Amino acid sequence: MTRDTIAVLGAGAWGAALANVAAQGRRRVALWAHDPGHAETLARDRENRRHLPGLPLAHAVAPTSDLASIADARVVLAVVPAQAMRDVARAARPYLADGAAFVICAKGIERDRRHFMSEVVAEELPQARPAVLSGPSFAADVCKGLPTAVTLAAADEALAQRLCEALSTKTFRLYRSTDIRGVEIGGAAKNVFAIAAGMAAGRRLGASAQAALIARSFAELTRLGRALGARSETLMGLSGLGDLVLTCGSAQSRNFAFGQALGQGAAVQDASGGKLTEGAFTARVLIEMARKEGVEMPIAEAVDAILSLRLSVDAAIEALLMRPLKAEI
Ligand SMILES: NC(=O)c1ccc[n+]([C@@H]2O[C@H](COP(=O)([O-])OP(=O)(O)OC[C@H]3O[C@@H](n4cnc5c(N)ncnc54)[C@H](O)[C@@H]3O)[C@@H](O)[C@H]2O)c1
Ligand SMILES: O=P(O)(O)OC[C@H](O)CO
Repeated sequence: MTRDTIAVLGAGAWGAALANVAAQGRRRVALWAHDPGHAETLARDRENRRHLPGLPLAHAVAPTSDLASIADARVVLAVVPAQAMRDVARAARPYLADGAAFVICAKGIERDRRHFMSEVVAEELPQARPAVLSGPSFAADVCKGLPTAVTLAAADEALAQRLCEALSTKTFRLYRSTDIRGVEIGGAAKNVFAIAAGMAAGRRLGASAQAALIARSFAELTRLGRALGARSETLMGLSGLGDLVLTCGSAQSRNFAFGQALGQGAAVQDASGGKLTEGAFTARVLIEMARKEGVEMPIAEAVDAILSLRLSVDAAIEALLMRPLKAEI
């Protein structure tokens, strides 16, 4: 499978970066954009100037807005925003080959139906073999060829191994897993916690508070993950702890930067600066899932309360600090 044809759905920062990865050693990688104008601009500029300025598309990457371009792909990388995954998967259904691997690269949970991305894909693409790719990885770092390691999970370990071989390069290293649910929970939840970490940075709470916030966020992730059947080693691995540490520790993260702007006083509707902040879509559904499982997630609850305008940043910090003292679990 290592030289199988690969297509990429979604031509934003991460789609362009993964298309460049897939282009190594391949003659053609279709990069599908839902907006024909965006596909034309990419084809003309050979660069995603909005999302990845200064980082050219590899020669083999072929931008297109024609979904039929995925028909010959044995591996399709789905790199659209989580809330768009159902529509894109449904539109891809007539074109996706039977048995093709459909690798979910979005990090989020469907808000309306409370479905994980793998559930969305199972419903919309019955002919696909779903997989999930997630872990600490900024698109710009990957495009620059900086060393990066992520997890790729598929229910069938042989498929996971073959996908790892197909997608790994010298600087982009994939570790296989069969814990799809564990990998997708980590990717979705870390975006919510990164908003909280950004707020703490924006309020200048100090490095000690940042570390405490990451550790307590990990405790919340672990509690929810276990309740939903995730494995401990997944939660402690690249797609769990690894991505949490990256995203909660860098203003390069859009979710962190969004939280930082909120912490500095920006209004919720202005704080993202027009950038995709998946955590803002995931916060509510994450806590709804947690409540259903009887799992306490005070940091995620605080993020949701702030985004829903029920609590100010300072009131949320105060409430978290005033929680009753308890055992460290
Ligand atoms: N950027 C990163 O470093 C990175 C890394 C790992 C994972 N991810 C994940 O990848 C996913 C995509 O993020 P991104 O960074 O590429 O975002 P982005 O904002 O750079 O690009 C998103 C792309 O999706 C397109 N899009 C928007 N609505 C759409 C729809 N309804 N149908 C089809 N396409 C649509 C946009 O036009 C845009 O090209 C997110 O879930 C994100 O969490 C991003
Ligand atoms: O910019 P963010 O916050 O969407 O994070 C990007 C990646 O998910 C980091 O692993």
